[in-house]
Amino acid sequence: MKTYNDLASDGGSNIVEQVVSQQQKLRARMDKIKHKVCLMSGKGGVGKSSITANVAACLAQRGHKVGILDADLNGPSVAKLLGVPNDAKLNVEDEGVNPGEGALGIKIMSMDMLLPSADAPVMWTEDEKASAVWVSTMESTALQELLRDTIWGELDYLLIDMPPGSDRIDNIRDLIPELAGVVEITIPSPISQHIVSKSITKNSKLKVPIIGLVENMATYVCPHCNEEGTLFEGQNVEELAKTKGIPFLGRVPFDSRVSKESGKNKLFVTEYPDSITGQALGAVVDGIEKFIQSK
Ligand SMILES: Nc1ncnc2c1ncn2[C@@H]1O[C@H](COP(=O)(O)OP(=O)(O)OP(=O)(O)O)[C@@H](O)[C@H]1O
Repeated sequence: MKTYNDLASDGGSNIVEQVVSQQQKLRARMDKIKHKVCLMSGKGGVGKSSITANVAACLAQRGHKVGILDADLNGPSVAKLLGVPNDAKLNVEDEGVNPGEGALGIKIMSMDMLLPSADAPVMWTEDEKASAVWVSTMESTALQELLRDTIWGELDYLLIDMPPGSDRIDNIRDLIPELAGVVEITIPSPISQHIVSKSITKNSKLKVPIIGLVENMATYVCPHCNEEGTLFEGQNVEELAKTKGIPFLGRVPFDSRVSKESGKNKLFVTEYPDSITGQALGAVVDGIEKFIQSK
């Protein structure tokens, strides 16, 4: 197959130079970031963004420089979770766009910060006849631009909060071939495990390293007496990790304060690090760091 470089002439649009220059820019940006980690799940609503925000805060508290790319382009929430308002003034320079700064100095780039108002949806086009293929191409391009044009600077970790589903990982793998790995998240319910199992299989087929599986909302913890009870009936998630031959990163209980504590200066893990759920989140971060150090 021919590449752009093989084309004898491109009609004077300098497309070859443009593509090469954009690839070099992305590489230069990514080379300054030591570890890139995706947090994903085939299933929606299992706590990807909440876990991403709290893992980021925990890493930052351990002295790491951390950034988050909100790759959930159509349902962005991580900026809000870390206290970056949707009207945060993004400083644009020749070199690119400065990311927002959230709790604990975590750098954030999210579609939410590019929308005209807090309740504005992401609309890729006003053309109601636009094909799904075209919209998907727009999304891929936007993802590339958010990665490439954000002035991330030197980071220890870039966490990528993925959208529900398993399709965007193909994009990320092309853009960041040096990806350290993915953290898969499920809740105990059989339907969630069924879908996440497919996501794990896909990543294995694509040879995307899997850091491990997190069981979120594993139990319910009473904030008053710390008693743990069942929240979702389902099979043992640790068993799923074993069957798939991937590490199990732990069980994170449901704690109603997780949704309450988010904002510019506080997150659940910073406020309640010693709670059962806080310690479980810390253990997930231990697992991620152990995986990274073993590479
Ligand atoms: N361990 C937990 N304890 C209590 N609440 C939680 C926990 N994890 C997530 N939640 C809550 O569950 C809801 C869904 O979480 P979140 O938005 O993080 O999921 P998501 O997987 O990112 O969703 P989406 O698929 O829409 O991107 C939120 O209200 C969040 O506060």
